[in-house]
Amino acid sequence: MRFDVVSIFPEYLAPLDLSLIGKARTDGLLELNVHDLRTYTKDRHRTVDDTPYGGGAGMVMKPEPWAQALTEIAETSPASVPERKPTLIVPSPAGEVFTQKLAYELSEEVHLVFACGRYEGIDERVLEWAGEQFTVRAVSLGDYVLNGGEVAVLAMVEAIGRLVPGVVGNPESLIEESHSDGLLEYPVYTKPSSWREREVPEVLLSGNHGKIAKFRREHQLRRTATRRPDLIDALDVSSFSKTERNI
Ligand SMILES: COc1ccc2nc(C(=O)O)sc2c1
Repeated sequence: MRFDVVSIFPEYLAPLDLSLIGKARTDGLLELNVHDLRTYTKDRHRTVDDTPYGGGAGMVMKPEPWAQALTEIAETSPASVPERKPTLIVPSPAGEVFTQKLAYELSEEVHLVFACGRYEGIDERVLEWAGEQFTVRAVSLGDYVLNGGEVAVLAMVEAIGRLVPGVVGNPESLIEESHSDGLLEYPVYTKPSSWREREVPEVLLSGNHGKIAKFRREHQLRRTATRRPDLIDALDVSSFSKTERNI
């Protein structure tokens, strides 16, 4: 999978050189190109923003540098073929909320392009114009506001990239993590079995895989019901045992 990110702060994306995503890039499983939006300006001051029509606080990102940057990326896209377009993701507080389900959906794409807004956002006409060359999606990390799109892109590239086959060493670790089955993950423990007078739950030392699986499932349900009752409402409980329904 290829990622392209356009930002006025390209150095913000440096953490994607590290760890799993960095290794996947070295191994050729992922490609990541970071572009400085100011490269696509034409004036001496490399201007990327201006005052908002209609008044109001702050500045708005000018449309033309974005059009220049996105056109160059689309022209080299492996997804720019008949019947297919690359996906342009615009992080925005006004976007659909990013979820593990969306991460899985996007991990199937060949080419994802991220446009990192700053100031009060990007001129809306860019998103309309980009629809000719891209499938455009405004996406938010959640119900809070950042100062720009870069932090959201770091989170999304990691969440999506790790789902690409081969990036995570043991694909089984993707199966039992939070949100993979609609539930939060169970609590985990390691040595020592006794730590500051706190013991690891005895069942986890029993070697009884059936009982261990039951313990873990019950704790997933209990944790989800306590911390994210909204996820419980979205579950298909018809597959739950009588005991599980009463947790
Ligand atoms: C101007 O660009 C922004 C500003 C805030 C913001 N907040 C996001 C979020 O996902 O919370 S994405 C994003 C982009």
